[in-house]
Amino acid sequence: MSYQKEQEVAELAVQRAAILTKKVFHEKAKGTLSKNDSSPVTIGDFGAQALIIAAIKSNFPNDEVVGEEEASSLREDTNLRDQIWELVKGTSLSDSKAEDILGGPIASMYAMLDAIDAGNSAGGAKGRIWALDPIDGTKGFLRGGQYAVCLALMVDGDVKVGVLGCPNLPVDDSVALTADSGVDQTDEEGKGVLFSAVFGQGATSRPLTSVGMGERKAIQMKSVSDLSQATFCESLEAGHSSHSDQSAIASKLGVTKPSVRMDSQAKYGSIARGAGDIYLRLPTSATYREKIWDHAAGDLIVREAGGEVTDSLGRRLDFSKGRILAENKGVVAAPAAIHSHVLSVVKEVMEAKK
Ligand SMILES: Nc1ncnc2c1ncn2[C@@H]1O[C@H](COP(=O)(O)O)[C@@H](O)[C@H]1OP(=O)(O)O
Ligand SMILES: [Mg+2]
Ligand SMILES: [Mg+2]
Ligand SMILES: [Mg+2]
Repeated sequence: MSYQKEQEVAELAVQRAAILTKKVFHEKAKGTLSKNDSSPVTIGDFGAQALIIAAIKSNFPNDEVVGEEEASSLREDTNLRDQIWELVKGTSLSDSKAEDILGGPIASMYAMLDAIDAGNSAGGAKGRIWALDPIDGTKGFLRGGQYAVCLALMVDGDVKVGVLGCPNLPVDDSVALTADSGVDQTDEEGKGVLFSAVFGQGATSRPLTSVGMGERKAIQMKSVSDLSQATFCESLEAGHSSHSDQSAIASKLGVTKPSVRMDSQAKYGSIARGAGDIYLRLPTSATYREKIWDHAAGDLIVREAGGEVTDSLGRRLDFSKGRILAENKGVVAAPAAIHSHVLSVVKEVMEAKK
């Protein structure tokens, strides 16, 4: 399968949702709520989920969606609901043909709430299921840092299409990550990139604002001949991955540069285009299980750009186990040529802790 239509819809849907998230990013009041697990959610997360699911359902009505958010709190909080509806109503692609492909505007506020709730698939190993994180890195989004709009299509448990919209990364693939890439990205000049991949067809990037295939460029991971010069990325939030384990691994690998700390799957996109080299995510808790929407698009984009992605024990990420990566612990993403070396050092450091 070429998945051409799926890729087109996914790219345009992510692009449209990013118009909405950018509006919210520049507003002081982001309509933030705290979820049951005490993580934040904003009007941007809800609005982006509604727009993306509406576009998927308009094109592929029988497909299921595993989306991070759900609308129960909005059905009670009419003020917040109205704010989101205003945003969603006012967001469209400027190219009317592209907007038509997405099915045009959502019909009503109730249709918007239903679209958000249609992200309730249990996931699994059968059929066509989309994994959606409307804003990945909500904490980064609130801080003025990196975040990503993430969408992937899985067929029978395997990721076939992956799209990441990163409004605060440079458009230019050749801009290397620096220590401040993950912080204070409120200046929009030259920013906004869309990464995209289809299984077996390679990975690409293009400006998040352009419509169509014109400015699409193939991306590749950088080949790393000298680990001392490698750039490794990790979460900015110390609660999301173990900075101490990651620093022990990096120093054993001979990495000399300080890590680049940034929120969201922007890390996967950055290493896929060679702006960085390695992404390490070692667990901070024995019980946390990663969510499929936090990894599906990034996993495919990195693998299609010449990388390898496994967990800390060397197992491929298994997206067929439901809404979470039930059979995986942590993430190790690196160029294929050095992945097994990186993994052996990860295992050594983790063994030594026992
Ligand atoms: N204890 C944890 N370990 C790993 N990831 C976590 C943990 N708690 C939350 N997350 C998730 O990490 C993702 C962000 O990763 P990063 O740090 O790379 O930006 C978020 O989607 C967040 O989920 P949530 O949406 O529940 O906040
Ligand atoms: Mg996330
Ligand atoms: Mg999210
Ligand atoms: Mg969240």
